[in-house]
Amino acid sequence: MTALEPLAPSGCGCDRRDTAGKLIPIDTALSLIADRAQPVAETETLYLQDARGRILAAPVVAQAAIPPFDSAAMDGYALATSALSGPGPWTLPVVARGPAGQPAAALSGLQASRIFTGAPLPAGADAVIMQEEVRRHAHSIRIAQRPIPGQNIRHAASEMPRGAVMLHEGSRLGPREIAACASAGASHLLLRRRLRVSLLVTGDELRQTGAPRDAAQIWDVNTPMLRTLLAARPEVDLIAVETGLDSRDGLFLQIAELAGASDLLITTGGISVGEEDHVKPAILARGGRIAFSGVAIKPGKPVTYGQIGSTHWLGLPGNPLSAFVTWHLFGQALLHRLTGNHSAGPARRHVVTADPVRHKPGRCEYRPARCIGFDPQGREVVTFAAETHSARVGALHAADGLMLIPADAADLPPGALAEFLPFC
Ligand SMILES: Nc1nc2c(c(=O)[nH]1)N[C@H]1C(S)=C(S)[C@@H](COP(=O)(O)OP(=O)(O)OC[C@H]3O[C@@H](n4cnc5c(N)ncnc54)[C@H](O)[C@@H]3O)O[C@H]1N2
Ligand code: MOO
Repeated sequence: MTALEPLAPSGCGCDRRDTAGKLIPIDTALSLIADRAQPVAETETLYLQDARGRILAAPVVAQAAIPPFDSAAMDGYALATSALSGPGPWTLPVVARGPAGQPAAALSGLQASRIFTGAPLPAGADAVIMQEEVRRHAHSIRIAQRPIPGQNIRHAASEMPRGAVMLHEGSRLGPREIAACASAGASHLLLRRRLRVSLLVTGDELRQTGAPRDAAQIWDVNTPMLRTLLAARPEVDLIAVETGLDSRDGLFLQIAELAGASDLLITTGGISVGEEDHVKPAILARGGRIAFSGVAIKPGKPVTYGQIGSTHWLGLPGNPLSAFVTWHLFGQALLHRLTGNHSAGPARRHVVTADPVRHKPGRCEYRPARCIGFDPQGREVVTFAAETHSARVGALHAADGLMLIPADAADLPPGALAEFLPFC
């Protein structure tokens, strides 16, 4: 680790060295979440078409073999290769016609059946010859090349036998998983019930956009931002969105009410060290237990996690970029645990920096970054702001993900390799 002189302070002034020692590493914080958060036990059964974005509480198994019968993979003619004796060409009478969705009449000996893609293979046939490869006469076909047994046939159970597991418990049902369920013949799915989540955004200085604002007041960014992030998750039932004033007693009552109704309470603001930061005292007064408070991360250092009875509480910092980043790192991890979601999130990947990185060793930094192309080796290149400002989200929309600057990294030149966590 390189010791550097302090650089110019960033937007929130949170880079003070004397605080770094109390902070825990990100991985420790994630382990504490993983240890304490268990999936909600209750389940519900929904129709496949209503299950988008939900989490499977039981595996989905194939109701029948996939595919269920031998069928044609091409439009053409079904025949028995064993009936083609001697050298070709061969002429075969076309004795039947088999469209998809209809049972096929059996063939015997030197006979062919007109067949269409997806139609059942007639008994007695073992190959399908594409129509482009035959000469069709009125009631017969002439073929010059001997077809190979099994040619252009989709064999029954070639993808999966009946009863095989198509999707495991814990899968999140996106379009590809829904497609898999449909091909397994699943009409009803056993799902984890939706997670009841409440959002409490604190700060006397906040006003909703559209409302009158005094000189010392600012627009509330966290409410619309987090509401949108949560509303995009079908596994979440956002049961309450409230704003709270900076008073311990007021917050105590709000927290008591929201925690009583929720599996997860998310707060923003009021968790730092000033005497105006009332969220932690209110949580503790309500009998809450704090698992961690303060992570060696920038932005988002004061992020806090604990429990109030059986309700989980995630305290995000007030600064909007800090709230966004900590939601991505800790909120999503918590949501995964509580909903029993075992699906892998967006995979981290390596990218190359387009710009120099200024970084003071001490805390891991997650800096919004945008993919701008590829270098001559085909590696993805990202650009980013010179500094992270916790209060600024104006440029966040242009980012594709968060670039990780490791805690012990000093300044890095352009062209350095960095980890990148895409938003989706
Ligand atoms: N003496 C210290 N002061 C601070 C420290 C510290 O270690 N020692 N940490 C700083 C860091 S880092 C952060 S991050 C903030 C976090 O503080 P809180 O989580 O208690 O948040 P607030 O004080 O309530 O607000 C911080 C900042 O963000 C603005 N804010 C709050 N909510 C919203 C919202 N919904 N929309 C838009 N902006 C919001 C608020 O006005 C403040 O400017 O603490 C530092 N202080
Ligand atoms: O303002 Mo701070 O950077 O920890 O989120």
